Amino acid sequence: MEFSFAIVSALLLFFITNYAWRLARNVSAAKATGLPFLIYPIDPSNIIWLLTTVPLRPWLRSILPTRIWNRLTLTIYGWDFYEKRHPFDEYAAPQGNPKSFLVASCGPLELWTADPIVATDVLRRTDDFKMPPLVGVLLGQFGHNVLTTNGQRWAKQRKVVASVINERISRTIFDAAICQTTGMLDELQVSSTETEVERRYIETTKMFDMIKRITIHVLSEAGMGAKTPWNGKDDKKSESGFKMTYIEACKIVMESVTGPIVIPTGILLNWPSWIPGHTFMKQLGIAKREFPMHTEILLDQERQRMSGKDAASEKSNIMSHLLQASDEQTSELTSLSKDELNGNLFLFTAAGFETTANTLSYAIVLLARYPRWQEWLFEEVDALLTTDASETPEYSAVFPQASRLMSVMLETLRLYTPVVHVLRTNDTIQEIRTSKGIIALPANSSVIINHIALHLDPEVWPNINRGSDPSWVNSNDEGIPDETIFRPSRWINPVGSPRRIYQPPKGCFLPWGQGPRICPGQKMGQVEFVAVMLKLLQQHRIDAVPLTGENSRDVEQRLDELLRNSIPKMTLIMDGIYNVGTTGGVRMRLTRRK
Ligand code: HEM
Repeated sequence: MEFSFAIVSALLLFFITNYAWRLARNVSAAKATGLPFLIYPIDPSNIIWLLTTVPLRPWLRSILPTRIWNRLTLTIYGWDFYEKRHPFDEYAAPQGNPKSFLVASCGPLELWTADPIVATDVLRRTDDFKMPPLVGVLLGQFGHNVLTTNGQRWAKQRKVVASVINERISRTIFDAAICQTTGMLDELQVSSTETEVERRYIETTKMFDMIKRITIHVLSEAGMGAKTPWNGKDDKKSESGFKMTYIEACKIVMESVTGPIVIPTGILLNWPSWIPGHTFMKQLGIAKREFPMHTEILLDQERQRMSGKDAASEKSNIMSHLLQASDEQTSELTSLSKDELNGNLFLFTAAGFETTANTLSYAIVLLARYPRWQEWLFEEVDALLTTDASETPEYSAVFPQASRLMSVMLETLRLYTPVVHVLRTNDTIQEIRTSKGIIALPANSSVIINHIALHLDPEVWPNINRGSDPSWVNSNDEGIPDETIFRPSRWINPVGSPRRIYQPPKGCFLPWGQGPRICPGQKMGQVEFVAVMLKLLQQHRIDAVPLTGENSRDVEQRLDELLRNSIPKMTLIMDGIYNVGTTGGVRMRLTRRK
């Protein structure tokens, strides 16, 4: 008994001393940088801290005194979305640098920054500031890929990946997105009630789930050549030997990349029925087992096509280009291995799925909240397309002209960027350029580039392109800082400018990151966004349906709350808009406008 007590006491003493030593070391390192810093006697990167504090956030906020909560919140994952610029103004500015501060805790030293000069310097130096290992654990499940690697291995893959995304892929994305959105509208039309037909509107709670479905179908077609019609008949039957279709496996796997995907397949398949979540875990197990098998079949089909008589046919998907690009290289140093090929095929869908779906969903909610911007968009949509639904828009004629639709995407990404921050780590001590001079960051620190704070910088964003505003802008927003308002016209430069769309200063607008690792799917996401919105607005306006007893002001407040209560998971997501079967969803109305 005494012996066990001694062991427990010794272990406890060891942990406390170790934590105290790490804290003291970080505080001294933070002081040496000359940057503002905050001290925390805990380790915010500890997995137990992460898993317990995130769900407890609302409760902790409600019980803790504001002064304590305002400090503690900075240790809870996702604070950047809720706190916006507050910590920079409240803690960093009084210490002499309003753009960056350090968190000196018992974990790694963290540099939180909304300084465009730091962002640009760090994101440019891919060898000095690396992608952290956790990304590999979550997104490297089906093979190494461009997001999970660093150094030479990343450079090789990046070169291949960049070479396969071209204008032909953009056209495929555009056509697929138009086709899928048409399918969605047709389905809604067919399922509408008699009253709805009479009143020329359709109501649904499934709109955001349908947006997700569009995204996964488009990515599967553009990525893997797995063309899936909207009505999903092909979705339903799985090939012999499989329990799920490719799309079903894809959906489940993609929705699990935030965590459960790390659980080994064998454990998932044998998940005990008495533990909550049994059905989902089993499904995930099947999806995880079958997803690479489907990929293998699609790859074989593509290889056969490439060596067969229809090899020269105009088939444009990322898989065919990746195979081609790999085959053209003879050296291992330049071509992709089998593991890398599979890893990147998975990544293209994973990286493009929620990011694009969420951007579309936020834009729809914002347009329903601020309907006058729809009127502004209709002017452009009607100039680009007739209201004849059977007309098929042409990518090269429509996309370059769709500057207002693009400005809605950019403004949505400025306020509700799916990737709220990017994280890099440094193995060795590194000098960094900041707006207040050069600092030396100790080895094994984390640099977190805070997109939310950058996108609200009052030195950058207020009152840009006021001349492009429709006449009604500003009538309701007096006293609210312009940078916090949804005002898409800030992106439209005056007629006659060399660029139609406003180009923010370097390091200030980072929804797609920046530097050598900038998102290679940027154009794909833009093309898909424009195509889906164009088709949705071609004949319809979008509103949120009032709940019983709600007036229009109540609806606005409900939508504000929906936006405010977003949750930063792997991407930023509105709570309760997807999976309507379990959440109830948000009822939206599409009204024929002509
Ligand atoms: C609105 C849509 C999108 C947003 C907001 C977005 C955002 C981002 C961001 C912020 C990064 C940089 C991450 C970092 O530096 O740590 C990134 C990287 C990446 N994205 Fe996207 N993305 C979008 C769409 C797509 C699509 C459609 C694809 C599919 C082709 C894609 C594929 C990738 C890949 C492969 C990387 C890793 C690049 C590298 O590390 O070299 N993304 N994305």
